[in-house]
Amino acid sequence: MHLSTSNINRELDNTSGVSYQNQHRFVTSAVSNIPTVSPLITQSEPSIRQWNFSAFEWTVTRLHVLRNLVEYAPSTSGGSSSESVEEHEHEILRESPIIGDGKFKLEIARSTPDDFALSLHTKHPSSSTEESYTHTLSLFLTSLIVDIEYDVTIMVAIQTISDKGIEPGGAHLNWVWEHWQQNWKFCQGSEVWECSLPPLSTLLAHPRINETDSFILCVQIHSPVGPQFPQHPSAYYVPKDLLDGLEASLDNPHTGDRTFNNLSPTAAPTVPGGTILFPLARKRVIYAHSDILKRRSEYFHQMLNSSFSENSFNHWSGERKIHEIVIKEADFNTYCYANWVLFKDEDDPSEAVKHMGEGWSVKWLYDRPGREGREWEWDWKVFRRPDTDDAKDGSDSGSTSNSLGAVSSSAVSSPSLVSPPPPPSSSSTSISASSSTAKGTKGKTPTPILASTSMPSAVPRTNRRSSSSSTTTAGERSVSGGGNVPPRSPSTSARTGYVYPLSSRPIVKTLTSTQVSFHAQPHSQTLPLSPPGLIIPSGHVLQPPQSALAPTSIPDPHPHPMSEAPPASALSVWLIAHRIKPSTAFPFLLASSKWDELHDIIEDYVVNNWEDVCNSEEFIKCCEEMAVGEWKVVSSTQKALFLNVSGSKFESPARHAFRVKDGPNTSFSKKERTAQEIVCAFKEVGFVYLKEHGISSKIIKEAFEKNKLAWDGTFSPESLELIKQLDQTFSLADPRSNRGYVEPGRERVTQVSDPKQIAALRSKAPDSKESMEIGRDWDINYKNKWPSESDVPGFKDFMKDFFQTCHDLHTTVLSSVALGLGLEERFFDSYINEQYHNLRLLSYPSVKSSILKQEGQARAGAHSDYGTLTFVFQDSVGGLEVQNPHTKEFHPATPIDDTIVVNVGDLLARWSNDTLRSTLHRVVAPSTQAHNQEYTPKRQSIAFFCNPNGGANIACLPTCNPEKAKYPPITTEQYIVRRLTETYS
Ligand SMILES: O=C(O)CCC(=O)C(=O)O
Ligand SMILES: [Fe+2]
Repeated sequence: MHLSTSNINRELDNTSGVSYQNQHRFVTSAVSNIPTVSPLITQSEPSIRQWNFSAFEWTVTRLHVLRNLVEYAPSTSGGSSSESVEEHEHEILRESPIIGDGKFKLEIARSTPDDFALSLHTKHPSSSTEESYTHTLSLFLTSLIVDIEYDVTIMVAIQTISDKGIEPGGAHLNWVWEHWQQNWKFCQGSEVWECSLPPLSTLLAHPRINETDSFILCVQIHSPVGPQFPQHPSAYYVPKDLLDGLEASLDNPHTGDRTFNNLSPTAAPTVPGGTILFPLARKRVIYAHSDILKRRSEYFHQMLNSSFSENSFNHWSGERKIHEIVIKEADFNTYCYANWVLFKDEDDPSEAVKHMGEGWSVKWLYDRPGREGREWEWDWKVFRRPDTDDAKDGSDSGSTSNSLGAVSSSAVSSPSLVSPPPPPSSSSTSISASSSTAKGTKGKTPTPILASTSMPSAVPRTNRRSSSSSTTTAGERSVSGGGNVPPRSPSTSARTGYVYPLSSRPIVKTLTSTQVSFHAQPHSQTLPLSPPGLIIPSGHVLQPPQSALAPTSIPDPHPHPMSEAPPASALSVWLIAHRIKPSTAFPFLLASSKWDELHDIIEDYVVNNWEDVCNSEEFIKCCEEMAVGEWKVVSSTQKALFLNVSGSKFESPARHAFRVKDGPNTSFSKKERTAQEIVCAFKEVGFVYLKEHGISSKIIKEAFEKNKLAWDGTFSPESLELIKQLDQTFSLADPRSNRGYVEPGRERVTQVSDPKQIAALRSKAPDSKESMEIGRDWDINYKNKWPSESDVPGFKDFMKDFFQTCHDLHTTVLSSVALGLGLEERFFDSYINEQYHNLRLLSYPSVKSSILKQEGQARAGAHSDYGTLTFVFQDSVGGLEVQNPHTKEFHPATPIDDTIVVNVGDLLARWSNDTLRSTLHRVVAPSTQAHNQEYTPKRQSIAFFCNPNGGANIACLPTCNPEKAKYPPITTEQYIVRRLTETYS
């Protein structure tokens, strides 16, 4: 054995003292080499350093077996650094413990050793060639917290097991090898640290290791603490106090240099009983900072650097200038300035969006000629529609505040809802002084918000996302990037067909601070930026409202900074939605999942612009965030999208959870569209989630309850016997029966067709599941065997009904497929009316996770199904995975409430000349399962395998290039019997 201390290479570093630069060494000494004190330390430097320290010991046994596996197993891919061995043959290669308070994952794998390890390499006595030694083990330490940079020193050592067994504390007396890594920084892009271990043959030359056939692997992670070793925050980590500081600058009259004069909307108030009356808004001033605005928004960047900038105006020397920006629509500042979009549960989007596109405007909160007094301009108002007479001519037709609304005066005057606020108190003058002038503001106390008590209180949910943090307090991520959405040409809504006014263009005027509150501004300074020709539904060209530019006559009575912003209404989200572009569409889609109507519109946009959306950076970011569970509220569509795009290498992913039961009034175009989408998904992925499929959740729930009865001991032994008897019949005699009970280990789904290979697979890694197979109950040749009625009342009737229900759905989905393939809608009907299907109740018993992790083991091995379509109803456990045909990677088909997973089977693929894809899938331990979870929980699923009629001739479909048919015609029965025989024989 080569033992040495001579190759310790100490490199002196002036700042941190001794460091061992990635050197391996063998030591026999008892000296600890933790470099706590530098020999170059000076008087001025602190003499004490602190380290956090976590240590981990891993006893590796069966070393000879491991050595043989690692060093003598053949190379599989000449020279790659990490090559697979039969991992299941040694536990150390399978396990990956989490250490250091969950911060690190430790793994050991076979690798090609680096030069140093090779130089330590000694020949195995029984080996004659060098090649047999070219592999060793490497240890991999992966940081699980890469969003924080983490400086560490790592030590890996190998220790013998002493006579007394494992000594407490990892005493280094018995270390036979150690390796130090100084100053390693775990961060994004550098998450894994690797270290080659000495060749196992070399270690086995150590008498004690050889004798005990084991050693202890010691891993220590040292992280410095204290000022000498700051844990540098990464770009992704912003200290909370910094964020708080930034937040405090929002609407701060002492520092802001811009005011936004905008609408502050509220949710439409409701009367008891929930009827929504009308939406309200009031004028608000919000102080902002041009520096932030410019950086947050390309639009403001251009605007504030342009000729409208402050430099073009005179101002009182020495006085801070405050420039006013009038925003015509609600909540713009909220998202633009701070990147906050707030949602609240009770928001009713359908109400909030009712008036969208109808010109809601801040102009209605401004100058109203003839109004007595001006104080009311700060009060809550009812929005009005611009197409009322009053709106058109701009005259004032009412005498109370409700004249601004389009709602009936009786509703508006409901005193409990909109009692006119008291006029501003004299203290508002002091407010205006404090909010408008930078000088002399100290000691002024803001006045409480006027009229706030008359408002229904909207309790905000606090799921606000700060501009630099990606999570929200409620765990939901709200829309990001909104502030970077520059105004753009209005787009036509596919749904409504009209053009929305460009909502984000502010009207700008610039005034001095004193002018903000007290003095009229010359209108000549106003710069309407709305582009010409914007059409509102009534057909009016939207002009910048002159009234919106009117000066403020009564000082702003609201306190600043304003209190916590109320949740954004659905209106503001709606507004955002109409500014969507490919780069922002996906987060909007995620954020809007609670509001069906809004969500549908964004979804349309995403689907129609899919290529651009999925190539955007924000989309990739969202996928990553979804993968780590940052988006808590995720709709089925998003999950489907995620399923289909995660890995993002599907050529062009399927995009929808589809509605197939659109009802009798469904227009042809909608049906067509669904058909196109389904066929598109079947071509690309072969799998879709089906929602709104028409099978009620009650029925599905009951199916699962009944399924459970078959496996939880409810069936009497007699009933089970009946079912098993049948199984024997068909197993031995006739696979066409395909009915009965299939015990664990009986089936081995696979793509392999050689019976010998299947048998070998079955004995080595059988599917760990059991199932009960049910066919059409009226078949004259093959009989379902049911449990006795007294044993499980209603079981048989329910399953028969369920069978019929699934058959009906098959007909519906195939009619959609027919349309999508350019066939007559009812093309398949006569091929599928005999219900030659198979209903499979599946149970996957709880199993030791380590078994499922073994090579080739699965709850159901990778396979494709045989028929036309399969409907898979899953419980919530998960584990179904779908293979990306291009990358061969498997992606989880995560259970989604109220959806059915539908996949194309081989016969439909064959029928369509492989236009539709029959994709490999499998059932394994759920991807969400914790690493160290000892048992994988039991799982239930129900699969309905749809087939064409037994005698149907499956020959290339007329629209699928029959002149280039890849397969000869075959009947369903011939094909399925062949496959079943392979699977069970
Ligand atoms: O249990 C599942 O989720 C799928 C089962 C399956 O693919 C099959 O039985 O063919
Ligand atoms: Fe399957």
